[in-house]
Amino acid sequence: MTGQEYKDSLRKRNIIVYFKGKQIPAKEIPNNPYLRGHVNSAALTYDLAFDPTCEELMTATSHLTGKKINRFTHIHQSVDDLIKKVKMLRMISLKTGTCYQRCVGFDAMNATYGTTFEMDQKYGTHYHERFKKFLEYIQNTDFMLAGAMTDPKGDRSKRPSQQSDPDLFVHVVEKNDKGIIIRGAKAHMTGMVNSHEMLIMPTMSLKPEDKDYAVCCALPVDAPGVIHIFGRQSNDDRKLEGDIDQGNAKYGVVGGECLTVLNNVFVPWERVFMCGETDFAGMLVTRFASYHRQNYGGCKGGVSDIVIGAAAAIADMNGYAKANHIKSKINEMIHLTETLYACSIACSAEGVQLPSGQYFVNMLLANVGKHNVTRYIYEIDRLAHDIAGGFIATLPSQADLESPEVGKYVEKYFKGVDGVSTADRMRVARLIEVMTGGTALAESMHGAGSPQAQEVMYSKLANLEAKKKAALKIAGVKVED
Ligand SMILES: Cc1cc2nc3c(=O)[nH]c(=O)nc-3n(C[C@H](O)[C@H](O)[C@H](O)COP(=O)(O)OP(=O)(O)OC[C@H]3O[C@@H](n4cnc5c(N)ncnc54)[C@H](O)[C@@H]3O)c2cc1C
Repeated sequence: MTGQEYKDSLRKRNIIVYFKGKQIPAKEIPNNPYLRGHVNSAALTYDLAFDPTCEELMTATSHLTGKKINRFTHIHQSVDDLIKKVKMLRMISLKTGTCYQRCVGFDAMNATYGTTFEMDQKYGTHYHERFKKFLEYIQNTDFMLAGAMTDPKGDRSKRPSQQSDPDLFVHVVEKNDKGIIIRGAKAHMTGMVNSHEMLIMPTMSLKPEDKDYAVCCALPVDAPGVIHIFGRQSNDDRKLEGDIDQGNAKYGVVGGECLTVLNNVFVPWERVFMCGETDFAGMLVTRFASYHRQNYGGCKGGVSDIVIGAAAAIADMNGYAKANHIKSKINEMIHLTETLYACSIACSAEGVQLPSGQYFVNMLLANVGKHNVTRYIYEIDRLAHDIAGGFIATLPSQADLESPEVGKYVEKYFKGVDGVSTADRMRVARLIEVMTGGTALAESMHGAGSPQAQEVMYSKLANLEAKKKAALKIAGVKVED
């Protein structure tokens, strides 16, 4: 699909979306002021696939059909595919300055592909063949798929089956000869309201008593019983006002997340890819998380490029770009950004082949990379705040700039160096404000899992015993090989 075809296809859905207590009709979603930035951003992943200069990164050849497909629907067939994914993400972020949402479904498909293969090997089930059919459908339609892992989770000290409300994790409430019925909700769903399908996965490793919660399945975002409640963002009502005030008026901030409620939703068996196999829930979660953590040095690398560019531009506009401390701070931002990118490239270059034949990232490096994101983005953004000055927090509105009464004062007193308009200086300040503010920062912390989730993984994978042995040997302490 082209971006326009994608937008048109969104209007045809019967999706139920609520925002601020009111329903947004499906046909209005691509133009709704609160949603259109996220839709524009996702639409670019479609348009760029037709751009000859981006084609190599944006497209791939389907291993199922041999057809040319959008890379966001591809199963990685080589280390080169893994590296191209990261490069593609950085390239798109450099054009949008924000999330374009399609990586979540991409990672969910790659995780489900390999896990269903290994599940079938152990249990003689037919999940993998079913999943391949679903994948072919996604590749042929070029539909956007939301990756739905995170459950609301209620009391975090309790397992799914121990919760006082059983719906706090998505679970199977009924099975019949046609399929299953599921109930619960998925939280923080990136791009869900502008997707066509969702792929549901369990949120954590499960024990046998959590059998009903071991469910992986695909369903349309407008299946009967599905309701989406779109989330608020910092300063979102500015979307009803001038484009300067929005900072990134075309593409918005972060991915546009929602709570997706699944109220006794029927899923036919051909779309069920796990049902009760608790011992494979952990594999699915780990694979998805690692593929997803691989992304962050790519997408956040590109987003940080824009923050660096904006900080450097504001320093020019304010007349202190040549100061040594400013240059040094910009260099520090570059250093941190490339460190994030390096981890994503490294975990891809160290990728391995799975029994299914697909390629998978180096989990240790992917988790270390995402852990860096939970810290370095805050540091990059802190430096951007330092460089930009206090006016990113105190600037009047575009309406004041354009006011017949006070516009002349805003124009005069918010001016920087000669030759730069106040309006342009305000635009860059607002871009820095939105890209480094509340919603954007929290995404770097929690998207793809909070820091502890990564620490648990890399502490297990780092092989501390081997390091101890190596150190003892060098120190001359006798140790067994
Ligand atoms: C912008 C954004 C987009 C997202 N997009 C998606 C998406 O598209 N798909 C998707 O599936 N998910 C998505 N997520 C969800 C994301 O993966 C979760 O936010 C993340 O896993 C953290 O879960 P939580 O938000 O429920 O926080 P919590 O789990 O409540 O974590 C908060 C803190 O509590 C700690 N904690 C939690 N449980 C325990 C425990 N049992 N014991 C000790 N400490 C604990 C955590 O380590 C953390 O420090 C998105 C999140 C954000 C912010």
